[in-house]
Amino acid sequence: MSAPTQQETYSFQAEVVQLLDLMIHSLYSNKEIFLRELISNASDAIDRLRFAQLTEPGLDKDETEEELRIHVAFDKDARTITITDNGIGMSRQEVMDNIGTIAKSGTREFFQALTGDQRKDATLIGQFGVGFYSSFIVADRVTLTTRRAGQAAGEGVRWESDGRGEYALETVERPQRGTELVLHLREGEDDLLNHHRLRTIIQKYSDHISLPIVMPADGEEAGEDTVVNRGSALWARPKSEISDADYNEFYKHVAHDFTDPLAHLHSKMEGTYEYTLLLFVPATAPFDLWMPEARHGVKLHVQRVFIMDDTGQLMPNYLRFVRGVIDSADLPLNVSREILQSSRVVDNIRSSAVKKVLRLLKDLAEKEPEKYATFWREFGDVLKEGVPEDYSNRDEIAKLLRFTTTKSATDEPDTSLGDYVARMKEGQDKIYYLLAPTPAAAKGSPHLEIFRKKGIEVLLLGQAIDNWLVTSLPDFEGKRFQSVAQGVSDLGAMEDETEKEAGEKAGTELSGLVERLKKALGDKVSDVRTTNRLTTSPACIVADEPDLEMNLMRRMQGSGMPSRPILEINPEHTLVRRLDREADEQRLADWAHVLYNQSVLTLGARIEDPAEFVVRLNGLLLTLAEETEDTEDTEDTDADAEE
Ligand SMILES: Nc1ncnc2c1ncn2[C@@H]1O[C@H](COP(=O)(O)OP(=O)(O)OP(=O)(O)O)[C@@H](O)[C@H]1O
Repeated sequence: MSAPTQQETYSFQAEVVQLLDLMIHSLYSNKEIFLRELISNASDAIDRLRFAQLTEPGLDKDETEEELRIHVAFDKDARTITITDNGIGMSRQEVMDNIGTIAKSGTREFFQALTGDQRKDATLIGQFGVGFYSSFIVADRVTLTTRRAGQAAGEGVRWESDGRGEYALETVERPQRGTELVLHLREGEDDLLNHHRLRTIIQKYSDHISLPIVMPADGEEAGEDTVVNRGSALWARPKSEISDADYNEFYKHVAHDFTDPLAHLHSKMEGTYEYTLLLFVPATAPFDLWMPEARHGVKLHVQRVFIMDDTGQLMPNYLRFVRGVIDSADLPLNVSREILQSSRVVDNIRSSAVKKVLRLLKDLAEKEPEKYATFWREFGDVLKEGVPEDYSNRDEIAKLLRFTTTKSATDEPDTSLGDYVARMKEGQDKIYYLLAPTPAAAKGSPHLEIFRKKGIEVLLLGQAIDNWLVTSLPDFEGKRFQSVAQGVSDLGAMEDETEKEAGEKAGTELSGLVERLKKALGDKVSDVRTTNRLTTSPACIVADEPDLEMNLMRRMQGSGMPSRPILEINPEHTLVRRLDREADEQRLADWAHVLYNQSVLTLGARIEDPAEFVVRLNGLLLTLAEETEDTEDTEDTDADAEE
């Protein structure tokens, strides 16, 4: 047993001070949520104790008989509210690591995202999670006393702070395990020192907590405790008894979110395996969605006992945004991660849960398109990962994809593959797409010219994942995907005979020019050819047919070219016709490089030698200027002569 130590003072991490200040101001109008947050922490602590007791049966044995519960009391004279749990508690080190520090992924991004606008920031803070710190919304001093389960009574810890930058820490005697939090209320918060008020707040926000929340009987502090919530696991209750508000509050508890979810599914499965799913689709993406260590959001329970957070066994990576609970009746209570990885029960649950989530998204898309648009904005790029990742559900996922196309009114992805196929032109048998690093590069791309002219819709793909998406989705409803910037332009039945003949004729006519351009460009291109894909531009670059990798990632960073670029020229273009008549090989070479580099730029890629490009371009402009001057001089002379 260690003796009580002297009080030591520590500083909060700088971000905590900033967060506290922001939180107190932004969340004050919603101050009662402090109780929800603290009860949620207490409930998590009890869940963790239960699990620890499964793996360490001797843990705090003498207390295991005692009912696990959360206790909420107030003292009118002392002006305090006290929340006590008999959960796992914290060691001294855990207190230092958890309270007074923010050790979350996404912290930097969170602070960067703050705008100074109180309403917007309140939502961000909510998303980030306020947890313990919300106590300072109503309290100007907080005393936390705790003892970790399994540690001796003398290893209790007392933490105290006024939330202004420092906290005091000392080791104290604490016979009972778990955590007690005393909130010393700020001036003007006395309305909270009221049994009815606290009870109402608990019932509003924490009724779904599966543990009993008890309060001393009204009016007499020492009287008998009464349970003020329902105290049964929400997911185990019949659906008919659960309101939308109950679901929403439960979601906020499991997801540590502030905003209501977009949709939920609640389903009890009975058959070979027995399990319950209560899963939610959030309305906003968490900060760590794109971080390698991104949290998965489903909690595994076995017969209502919390076992562990999912690390990828229950939900695949591409559904990592789903939050909620899966409760199995078939797994052993002492199930380990290793058992989970090779469990038939888990495989079965996972596969049915994935199907149900995809079905939920499909329903949302069909019945509530506005909500689905929100979902897509927040999580669309994550869902796309499912196409290459989940072969067995690929077709279902493909139906959920949304794209911006040449027919979209805005840059918002509003078109499904089903919509695209339904709008296909007569004779069209492919789904055309263009990969471009930005919407502006996509819209201005020369590759779209013929498609615009013929009114054929093209998907505009601009995310890094899209490259991967179209190469792993060979077709949709039997229609193959075809890049508009790859291979020989082939509009199949949509091209009439006259156009085909004109194309062939142009190819023959310009074969000399094509050879001269090839020679001038050397190994910069793998080929030069005439095309019918252009209407207004003189030239463009396309990738060779087998060159599937038009590396969009690299083009987004301003580099990245097809590995075997082909220069295509527009036989109808005045510049091209003029070039065909160019006798000076040096000037032709300058034109060849200028056309080539222009085409590289319209791809959204970077040109190799910008200085040389500028010299060649200026040289050509100068020649043109001189030619114009000469013509003007001649005209002047002619005019003089006439006079
Ligand atoms: N009553 C408690 N008993 C034991 N540990 C606790 C308790 N309250 C908080 N903690 C510990 O402190 C950590 C930080 O708590 P805090 O409420 O700040 O954040 P959180 O619960 O992890 O997430 P969020 O901020 O999203 O609520 C918790 O993860 C937990 O480890």
